[in-house]
This record gives sequence, structure tokens and C-alpha cells, in this order.
Amino acid sequence: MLERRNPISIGEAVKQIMKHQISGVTEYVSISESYGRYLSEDLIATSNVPHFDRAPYDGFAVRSIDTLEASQSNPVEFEVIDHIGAGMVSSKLVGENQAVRIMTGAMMPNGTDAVVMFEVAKDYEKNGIPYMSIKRQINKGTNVSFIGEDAKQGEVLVEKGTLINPGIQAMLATFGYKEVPVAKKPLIGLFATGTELLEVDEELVPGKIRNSNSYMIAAQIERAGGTVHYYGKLPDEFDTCFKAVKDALSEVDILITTGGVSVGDFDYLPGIYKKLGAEVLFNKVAMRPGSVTTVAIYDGKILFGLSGNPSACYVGFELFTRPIIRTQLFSNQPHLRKEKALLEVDFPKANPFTRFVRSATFIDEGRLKSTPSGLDKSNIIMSLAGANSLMILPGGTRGFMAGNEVEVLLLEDQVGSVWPW
Ligand SMILES: Nc1nc2c(c(=O)[nH]1)N[C@H]1C(S)=C(S)[C@@H](COP(=O)(O)OP(=O)(O)OC[C@H]3O[C@@H](n4cnc5c(N)ncnc54)[C@H](O)[C@@H]3O)O[C@H]1N2
Ligand code: MOO
Ligand SMILES: [Mg+2]
Repeated sequence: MLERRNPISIGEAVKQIMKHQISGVTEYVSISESYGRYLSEDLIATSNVPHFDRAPYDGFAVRSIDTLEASQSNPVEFEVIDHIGAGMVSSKLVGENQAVRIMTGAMMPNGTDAVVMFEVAKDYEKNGIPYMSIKRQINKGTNVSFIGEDAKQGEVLVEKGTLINPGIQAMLATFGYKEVPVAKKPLIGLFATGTELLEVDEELVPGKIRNSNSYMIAAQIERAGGTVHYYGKLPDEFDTCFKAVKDALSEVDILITTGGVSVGDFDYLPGIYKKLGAEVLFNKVAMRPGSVTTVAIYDGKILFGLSGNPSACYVGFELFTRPIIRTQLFSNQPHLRKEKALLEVDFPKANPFTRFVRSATFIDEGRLKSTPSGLDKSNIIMSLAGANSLMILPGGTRGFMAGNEVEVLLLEDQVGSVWPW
């Protein structure tokens, strides 16, 4: 007899899963390999940057007090007593009406408090001694890059869980991180189930299709920041599937299966969870696509039973698996970022379930707009290629029209959100 399933809300489903989140683990990698990884600790300034006052221009370091009388009609003359470039330190103490010829990046000499750019000075020699003169007053601090201007020691600069980008690479080097604490990439096991599945290099035959979900999910895992262990595809045979799933669970903390999770005669995942003695958190969610998404817990491990239908599988992963992976990457904002966008097309038909329409969201004249990236059916593959977002059309009795404001979940974004529901 057909088992009746009770759909739970999306928010409740996410909440249930997040109760079983797995903590992240730190590993150290060389700075040259840290680009694209996620910080596992807050990045704190270990020193002031710069850690000495320095010149931001090529010119002359002076005591501003000596420039007070300078004007167009009254040039003030300075004796140039030293000459330094970046990396050099002047040993001179600069006195009244003295200056040091200084290059960008060099440390301000003792006694000086301003830099006169070459462009506003006139330099010359008298009896083999270098001099310069200026015709304007320079305020204290002019053209000085002060200690701590860029970062103050002890300041938290980047939060843990952040993707390391080229700018963060520069910071890491600035603060002397030869080895960088990053989140160990979570390892996620993956099976595709279905007797109909062909390998990617097999010829098409009647009734069979190529297994596309494995490659799609593997890429989604990578995009989320994890590593995939692909175990291969399984035929719809209970014993084979049961053994394969059980064995894999001794190797990974998170196991994804795709297919075989609905109420069909060859949908064996529900029976497998039962025989394992796994706790099924839910097996129906009030959403489209992905309503059959099932999540179970076994021995502290999370089993994601994603739908076999490609679009449903894709959406199930992004809503339910991604935040688990991002939490293991130390993110405090593990969910997809939610923004408001203007709908580009009509969806006149109401749907009792909340829909996640694969869509292309773009900026037009300063506003986010969103349009479906293909057919809105759960068995569709082609709409996924152009999807950079999931447009949320809340379930209910009304349809939606072009120009309505809708919420979109951004798939390629790195910021994420704390809780989008
Ligand atoms: N009587 C009912 N039938 C169905 C229901 C229902 O509630 N009552 N739910 C429908 C919904 S919604 C979905 S979604 C699908 C989910 O099916 P399963 O998760 O059990 O997946 P399968 O039956 O194994 O396959 C469904 C579909 O997807 C294709 N598929 C499977 N794996 C792959 C793969 N790796 N790559 C590409 N395509 C794949 C498969 O060939 C099927 O066409 O159930 C509905 N039925
Ligand atoms: O789970 Mo099905 O995707 O609602 O299409
Ligand atoms: Mg099925």
C-alpha cells in the first residue's frame, strides 16, 4: 500500500538538518596553496600596517614648522642632508631648514613630519651641496602614510569561513602567514542510482539515459567547497544498493544518493534507511522541485536522498546540503544569499507549493531582475546551465506577474546568509 508522506515546510526541513551539522576541522596549507580555500580562523592583524611612518610620494621629507613663512614671493630654502629609497633608513636627525631626499615607501627620517613632492620643489646645488626650496606652506602630516593607517594591530580583518581571494592572499603575506589555517574540505560520498543510467561514454539505447546527476552534483559539491568521493552508479536492486550505502557510510560523514527516493516500486532508498535503522528527518518537503528530498541520520552521519529528477536534485542540494558543507567550512552564513529582484515574466498559475525557479538574475539600470533560465519542470536539465539563481515563488493561491518583486537565492555568491527563511 502506498505510504502517505507528510510534507514539512522548507524552513523546518533546513532547521532539522542544521541540528546535525558537523564541525569543521582545521588544516594548514602553504600560502601559495591557500587561494580558493576557506579561512578556519579569523584573520587578525599581527602588527600595524605600515609599522613605521613612511613617504607615499617621491620628494623631500621636511619639518613642517620650517615651511610656515614660505610663499610665492618668499621661497624657503632647505639643505638636503641625506638621500634614501624604500628599505633604507636615514641615520640623520633632521634639524631646522634641513630636508632628506626620500622615495616612496621609505621610512620618515627622525624629526620630519611632512613630505614635499618633487613637483612642488625646486632642487639645485650650491658649492656641491644639494638644496631645495619651496614656495608654499606644508601642514604637519602632509603626504605621510602613518603607522597603522592600513591596519591596526589586533584588529579582526576577515572572519573565519571567508573564501580566500587575491586580496586576502595579500593580507596573509603581509602578516607573515607562511602556513594558513584553512578548513579541511569536507569529503562527500556520492552514488547515482537507476537501472536506466548509462555511463557518459555509452551509446544511447531505448529506455536508457546517460547519468548526468553525478557530474552535476560533483560540481555542486566543489562549488560549495567540498570534495567528492564518487562511488559510481548502482542499479535499482535492493541488496546491491543496501550494501553499497552501508559500506560507504564507514568512509564518509555525508553521503548523497540521487534517485530512488520516491514511492515507485524500484525506489529503494526509503527501505534502505529503514533496514539501516537510520532516523529519517523528513521525506517530503512543501516545495517544487525537490519535494521528495529525504534526509536521514545514521550513526552521526547525514544521508541526503536527493531526487533523481535533475532539477529537483539540483535544488535539493543547494537548499539542504550546501549549508552543511559551508558550516564545515566555518561559515556563519552558510545558506544561499537572498535578495529581492523584479520578475521579468508572468507566472499566472498559482501553485500550492513554494517553487524554486531556476533563473538568470542580472542587473539592469541598477536593479536586480530575474527571468527563468528554461522550462520550470523537475525533470529538466537544460534550464540549469543558465541558472545563477533560484527564484522563490511562494506557494499559495495567487500567481505572479512581470514587475512583481520576488526573492532570489544567488547560487554563485560567496557572502551567503545567516538564515534565509
Ligand atoms: N506516484 C508518485 N510518483 C512520483 C512522485 C509522487 O509523489 N508520487 N513524485 C515525483 C517527483 S516530484 C519526483 S521529483 C520524482 C522523484 O523520483 P526519484 O527520486 O524516486 O528518482 P527516480 O525514480 O530514480 O528517477 C526519477 C527521474 O530522474 C531520472 N534520473 C534518475 N537518476 C538520474 C541521473 N543520475 N541522471 C539523470 N537523470 C536521472 C530518472 O531516469 C527518472 O526519469 O518522482 C516522481 N514520481
Ligand atoms: O520532488 Mo519533485 O521535484 O517535486 O519535482
Ligand atoms: Mg522514483
